[in-house]
Amino acid sequence: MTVDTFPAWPEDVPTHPLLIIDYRLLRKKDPSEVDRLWEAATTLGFWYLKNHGADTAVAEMFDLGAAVMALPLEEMMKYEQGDQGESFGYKMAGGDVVSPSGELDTAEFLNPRLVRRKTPSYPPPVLFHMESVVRPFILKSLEVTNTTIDIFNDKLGMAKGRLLELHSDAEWSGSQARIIRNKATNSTVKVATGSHTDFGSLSFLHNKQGGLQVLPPGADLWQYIEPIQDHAICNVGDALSILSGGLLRSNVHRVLPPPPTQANTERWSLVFFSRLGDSVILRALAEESPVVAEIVKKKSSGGSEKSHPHVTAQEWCQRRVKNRRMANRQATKTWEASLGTEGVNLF
Ligand SMILES: O=C(O)CCC(=O)C(=O)O
Ligand SMILES: [Fe+2]
Repeated sequence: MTVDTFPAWPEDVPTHPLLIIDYRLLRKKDPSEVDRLWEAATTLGFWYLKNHGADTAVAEMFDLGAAVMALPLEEMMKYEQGDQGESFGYKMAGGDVVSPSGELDTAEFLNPRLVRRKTPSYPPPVLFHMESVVRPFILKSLEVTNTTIDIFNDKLGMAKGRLLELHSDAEWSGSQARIIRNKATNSTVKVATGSHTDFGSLSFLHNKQGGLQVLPPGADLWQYIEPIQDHAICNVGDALSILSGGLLRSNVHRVLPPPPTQANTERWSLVFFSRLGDSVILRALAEESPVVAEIVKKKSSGGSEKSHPHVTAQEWCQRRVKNRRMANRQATKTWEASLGTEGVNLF
């Protein structure tokens, strides 16, 4: 069963409130909305976004997801992502681990981007709807994420348009859409997608059912994010966190099955991940931002190795994807190697 209307939210589950940011005001660079965005992005790093204008494109992507995932598994496996850190194409449920002890995930992913994979390409419904469905969703998502990133650029006091240059489509990047299905289950506690931080710059997420949880800084209890109709959930990823010297927060999160009032429903979600150009080096941009320079100076110990990974955005994403793959698992070693900025005090 898919869920078309928003199911009731249980009263007795721990739920984390988020600021609601109005995208119409962000587009106008409304000063007080820009300040509220900055507050959200530098505290938990998650916020709701309303009036983003992507609703039709989102609904069409969900329909496409349903058409693709109705194909037999062996058909979808022809488009599998592989185990080398590539994340375009299909990933079956159970392809990743969710914990150091190697429990398996339950999430199926179909990750398209506009540029075709060489071989194998994408399942026929995706190719057929690439221009009419995938492209409008990606272009709309890019407009939203680029507008937001440009606001961060100005808040960091960087040269006009500099952060967007690092996200330029003049080079390849890991930016991509992800359609996610978790089959219906009686369990409300079995981890579907393990604890992680997002790899890239900004995630633009569309949830119908709950299940997404965050572990806020200093908390020891995971808390749900309640989906709200027509409100996207946005969050900062590791790349922007590292570039900003840890000022922008990439918070750890995970996915459980839908909570009790929504149990036993097939869970669908959709994300657009905005990521840096493949060759951009991950390091704090102290020479380009007086705000970051100040942070680096204050904590002159310089942070840990993880705060200055000095690897490219492409290497960062590939390492993280590859080391969550069940096929590559080596006891807890690969889990450790899959981590991002979790628990790291960047400076
Ligand atoms: O399905 C969700 O709600 C979140 C998925 C997620 O965190 C991810 O794909 O990175
Ligand atoms: Fe995520």
